[in-house]
Amino acid sequence: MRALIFDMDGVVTQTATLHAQAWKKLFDDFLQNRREKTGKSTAPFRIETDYPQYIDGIPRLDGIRNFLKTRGISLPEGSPEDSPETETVWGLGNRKNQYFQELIKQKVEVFSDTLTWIKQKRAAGYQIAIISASKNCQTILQAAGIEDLFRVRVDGIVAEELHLPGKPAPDVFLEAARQLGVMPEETAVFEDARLGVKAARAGGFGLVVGVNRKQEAETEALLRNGADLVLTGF
Ligand SMILES: O=P(O)(O)OC[C@H]1O[C@@H](O)[C@H](O)[C@@H](O)[C@@H]1O
Repeated sequence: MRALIFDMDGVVTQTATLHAQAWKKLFDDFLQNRREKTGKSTAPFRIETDYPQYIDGIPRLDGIRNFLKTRGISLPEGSPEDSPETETVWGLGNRKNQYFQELIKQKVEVFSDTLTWIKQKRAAGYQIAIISASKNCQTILQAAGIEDLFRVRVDGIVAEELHLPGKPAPDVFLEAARQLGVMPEETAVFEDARLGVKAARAGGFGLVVGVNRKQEAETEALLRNGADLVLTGF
């Protein structure tokens, strides 16, 4: 292997749990409001089951569409200017982002074992990139003071500019390899999301490493989605 590509949320920074909290608050508010208005009650959003299957690792609006579909709800798309109170896909996305930004303002923590390992590999000459579906990626890296560790960053903003489809499509990983100047076969990917592992597998990467910092059963799910092996830490 010549290069290493790391997903950010849940592998490098402890922000996957913050995303999950913000999503929970969004859907709890939304479903409760809907119940009050229409009398229809819907199974609540569950972090343990709904988050890894429908939201984790993928672009914000795709997550909203995915989850609402599981509850038989369809909303108009709306537009980026929709206020956080608007009941459109964009409006809900803006509300979730408001909740998430409140959380990251309080604290961004890193996984120190991952960072120590990355620094060693960098010193040993590996090419290193970071990817994320998140449009908050750069803010988080800056808050954690680790932006300079990665030669290449392909995040939610870059992907939108380049019109790259999100995971489970492999495009963000392939773009990171391209910018590093390496082939996928000589690159290892480190991912905690099921749909992320699936995307890296679809991209033909030399080694797909699942990272499981959750309960033991998640290891099986990562392997099923295409991980070659699963680590519980670095
Ligand atoms: O809403 P953001 O910050 O652009 O992030 C998009 C997605 O980024 C992924 O990294 C997270 O796993 C998801 O939970 C999140 O929804």
